[in-house]
Amino acid sequence: MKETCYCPQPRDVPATDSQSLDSSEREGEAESEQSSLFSGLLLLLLPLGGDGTVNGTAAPQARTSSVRRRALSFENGGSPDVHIGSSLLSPIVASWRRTSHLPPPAPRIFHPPSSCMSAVPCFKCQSCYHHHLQDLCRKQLLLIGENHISIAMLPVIAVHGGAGHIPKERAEVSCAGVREAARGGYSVLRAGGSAMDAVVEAVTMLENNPSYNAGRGSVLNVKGEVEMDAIVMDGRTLASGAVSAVRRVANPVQLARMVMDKTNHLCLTAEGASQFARAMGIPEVPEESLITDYARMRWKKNLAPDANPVECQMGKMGTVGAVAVDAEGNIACATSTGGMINKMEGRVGDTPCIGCGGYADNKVGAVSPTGHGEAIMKVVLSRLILFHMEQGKSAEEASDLGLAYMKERVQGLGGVVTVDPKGNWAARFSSLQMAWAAVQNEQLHYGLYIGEHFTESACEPS
Ligand SMILES: NC(=O)C[C@H](N)C(=O)O
Repeated sequence: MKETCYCPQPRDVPATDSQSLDSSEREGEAESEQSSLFSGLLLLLLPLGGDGTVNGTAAPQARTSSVRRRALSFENGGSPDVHIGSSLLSPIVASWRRTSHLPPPAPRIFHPPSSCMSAVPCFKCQSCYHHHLQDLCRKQLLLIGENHISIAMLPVIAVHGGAGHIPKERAEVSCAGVREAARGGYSVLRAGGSAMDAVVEAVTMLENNPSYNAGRGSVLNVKGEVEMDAIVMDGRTLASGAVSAVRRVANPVQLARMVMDKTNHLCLTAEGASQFARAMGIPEVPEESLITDYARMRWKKNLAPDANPVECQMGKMGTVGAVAVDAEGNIACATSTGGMINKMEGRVGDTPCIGCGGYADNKVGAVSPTGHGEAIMKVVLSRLILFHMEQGKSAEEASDLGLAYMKERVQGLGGVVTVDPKGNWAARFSSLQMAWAAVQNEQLHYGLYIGEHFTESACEPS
């Protein structure tokens, strides 16, 4: 599949950049050149966190891919014109040009849609000189005169493809799918889409991918049928929508969103959910189209009298989910699953239950979990993690605390992706593996095993 790329061409010297501008931008640049008083070149030594970490997780420097020099500009000479060139190990060089006493114009994205850099107004104080710049995952606040420049953490998306033990032969596809979905969701965010649009896009991509236990690829119930659960939640309004034990829809996450958008209810189940899908014009798909040979093989295997479906599931789970914060600071989550292998007909797991299979609140953050649904429900895992964040824990600490509690209290294993309103994110799991990926500041992060964290440019299709 062709991936959208927002990479700019490398831009080393701002003054020579005019060839890459469109005509209106060239005019603006020319005016700006005429009226400008170049007030100095400021060298900023910006350490990448004293401990060399990114998001609190050890960054695999060796695997970090090429870093581009990037530039960002504003619409006329009265606004700051900031150029950043950086690498993970080298200092940031920023040239700062202020050319008039006029109030600053609204910042805009420079070079859309080809720029990897963007600027958004300060979301605390829309009228001040603060501008949030996107670059590699740096959180430092740069102070330049009375102008504050902070490195934006938004937008961000993190996705998972299920916690468990992924067999070697499936590891590569599992990782590729979450990377692609994270990029897909991030493209929505980069184009100005909402966090809700982004998580639904990412989860839809994973539902359409037969490598996961959601949509096509769902595990089968004891009768060999597909019954799926999904949830979405909007952190701005706390609106939520879910479907449980729904059959013959390709994308339960989209149906869950319709429950949120078009009904006064939070969850529709089984035949009622199917009727609602029909009323909404969602085409019914043949059940066979959702069933893979792999799912059928595992179903048959677990019909054996000595089989242990829960243990088997712990071996190869593949529920999918996503959390995101958009450029406006709105947060959303989405989760979708086929449930547990050989579950009883009508079994409803954690996924469609608010607070268990997901929760999003602009004031705290969002979580999308995966794991043994009954265990997740017993500890209300998503809300438990957000509770820890309300108590001052970071996304990562809170995720670890929630997962550790679930393991200790009810012997449940699982994993989560978590974000906070500032864009700090975590992908944590107590199972052996969890395929996860996140995109922030044009960097794609991903991993599968505990402690694994690779980084590459989000603009480079893998
Ligand atoms: N794979 C999973 O994460 C299973 C899902 N949590 C459920 O119990 O329905």
